[in-house]
Amino acid sequence: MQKLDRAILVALNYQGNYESCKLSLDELEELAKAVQIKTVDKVIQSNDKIEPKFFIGSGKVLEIKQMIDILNVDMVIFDDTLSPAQIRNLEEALDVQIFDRAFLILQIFALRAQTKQAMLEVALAQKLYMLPRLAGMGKSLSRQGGGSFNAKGPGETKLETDRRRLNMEITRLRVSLEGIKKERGESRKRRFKNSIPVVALVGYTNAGKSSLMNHLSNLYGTNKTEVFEKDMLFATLDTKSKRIQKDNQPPFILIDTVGFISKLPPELIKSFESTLADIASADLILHIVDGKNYSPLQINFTKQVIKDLGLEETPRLLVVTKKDLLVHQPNILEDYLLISNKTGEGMNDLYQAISAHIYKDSRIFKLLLPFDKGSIYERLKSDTTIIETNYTADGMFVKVVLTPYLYNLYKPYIMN
Ligand SMILES: Nc1nc2c(ncn2[C@@H]2O[C@H](COP(=O)(O)OP(=O)(O)OP(=O)(O)O)[C@@H](O)[C@H]2O)c(=O)[nH]1
Ligand SMILES: [Mg+2]
Repeated sequence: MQKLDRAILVALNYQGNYESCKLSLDELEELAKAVQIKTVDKVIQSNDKIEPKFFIGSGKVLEIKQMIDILNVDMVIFDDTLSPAQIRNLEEALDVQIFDRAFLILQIFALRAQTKQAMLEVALAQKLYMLPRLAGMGKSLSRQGGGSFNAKGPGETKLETDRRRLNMEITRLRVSLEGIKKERGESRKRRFKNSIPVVALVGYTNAGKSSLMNHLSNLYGTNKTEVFEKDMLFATLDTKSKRIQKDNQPPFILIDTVGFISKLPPELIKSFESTLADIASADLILHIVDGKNYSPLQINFTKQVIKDLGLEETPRLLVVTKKDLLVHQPNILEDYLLISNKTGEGMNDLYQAISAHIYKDSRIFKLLLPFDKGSIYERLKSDTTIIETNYTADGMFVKVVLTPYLYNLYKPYIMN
């Protein structure tokens, strides 16, 4: 069996919130596990300021140095983003590889990326992350697959060449991504024109977004192929969309998106902009929360990202998953729907709530369908609720409820 790298995790409590530091370190341990790193100890230093040289205090650095020798440690991982100079100073003082949370997240994304777009986005994020750190990161670069970078810490000329090469790669990646974005932009526009309502699943990683997508599409989807769901961080990296339609109800498009995690590296948010832009087309956001493992911190973080994307006006429903695993009602201080993607509990209420949003701007219309348009009548029957049908010499008079989308679809037959 391959020997796992052994790490000490370090957090600085500079905002006087020890509990949240502790939770964040637990999350960091999960991130480390995802890239085959074993956590052997965790250290929290409480200090009211960030020390410029080492990020933590120099006394703490000495303490960690001793731990490294005793515990046979390969690397130290910080829960916050370090400056290039801090990485260099820490490497020198501790003589092991130094990483930060952003670096781990980038590594996981690189492992998980499947589609061409996700791979390019992650590669771009990694290069953007490395660029300002070229001078700082010596041995720590080797784990990034930067094998061709000088592991002993580059000299000036080497540094210049590396920097130029990195810049060229960044440009190349941006150009390739532009091409893909153009294609995707087209299909988004097409969808907009049809204006089928869009419902987006948004939330912290591992909350159960993909599972919900699978559950709903199994019940009401036209395409029942399952999306990938798994108990791991960042199972989903690409937006996937599915058409969902229950009989006699208007259809909508459900989209599954990449999960969030606090302190998401800004390089990643930037690179995933086009993926996240899919959320912008949503008429309704389902904010998914893991009922088994949630914290106000996580819930607020997702809200903040939604706000940062400029989408705080988009209607939103809070949906708490994993009801089947819960003994107590979750203690969340706002309205939410509780569901289980395993047993289907609460799914009906959720569907009703989604419908209510989609039906929000509906009105009753009278349609006249000529007798030779029997197929349209059949389609109408499956798209919405028919209130009344009258047969006359001119054709069928049908009274129905139409959403704006259906209104557009059946416009030629509308009488009022
Ligand atoms: N028992 C139970 N497990 C669930 C439920 N919903 C999701 N899970 C499990 O939780 C894990 C994560 O689910 P996913 O659907 O992959 O989570 P996600 O939100 O898509 O995660 P990312 O793609 O990483 O953002 C999987 O192991 C699911 O089987 C639920 O309602 N009950
Ligand atoms: Mg997922």
